[in-house]
Amino acid sequence: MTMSKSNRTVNSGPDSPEKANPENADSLRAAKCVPCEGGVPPLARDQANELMRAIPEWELDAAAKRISRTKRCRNFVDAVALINKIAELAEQEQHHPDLHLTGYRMLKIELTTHAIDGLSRNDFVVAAKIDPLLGY
Ligand SMILES: C[C@H](O)[C@H](O)[C@H]1CNC2=NC(N)=NC(=O)C2=N1
Repeated sequence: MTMSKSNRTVNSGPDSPEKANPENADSLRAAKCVPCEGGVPPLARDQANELMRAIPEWELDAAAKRISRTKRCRNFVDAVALINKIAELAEQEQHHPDLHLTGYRMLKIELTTHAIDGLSRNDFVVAAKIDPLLGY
């Protein structure tokens, strides 16, 4: 059976400490966001890079504080419909992306955890759940 890139388990090698706790797109999609009001450290760059392997369509910014994905929609109405689907998901998860619709159909989705000025697992959970709405 072939495995899609996003379904591969996230490990860096036989001695990786992540081996015991592999994370992939399915495990992120099975998770629920945990309320975050600060008081916890943001993910370190290495931890963020490890989780990025589960959501290969997304980009990590240079400061390792945000992840983003851009989708060119068919037209303006489709872009607004997609925003509404993402809004519904964000409300269910109580974790909300920044959404930028420019050039009438280019939607940029950005995730960060405002409460900690950086990334948390919540950002990756929401990103993994957004992907199917975009046709991956
Ligand atoms: C308690 C609850 O988790 C917070 O108020 C949430 C709401 N949605 C949020 N969304 C994002 N992206 N970052 C946050 O820090 C955040 N805080």
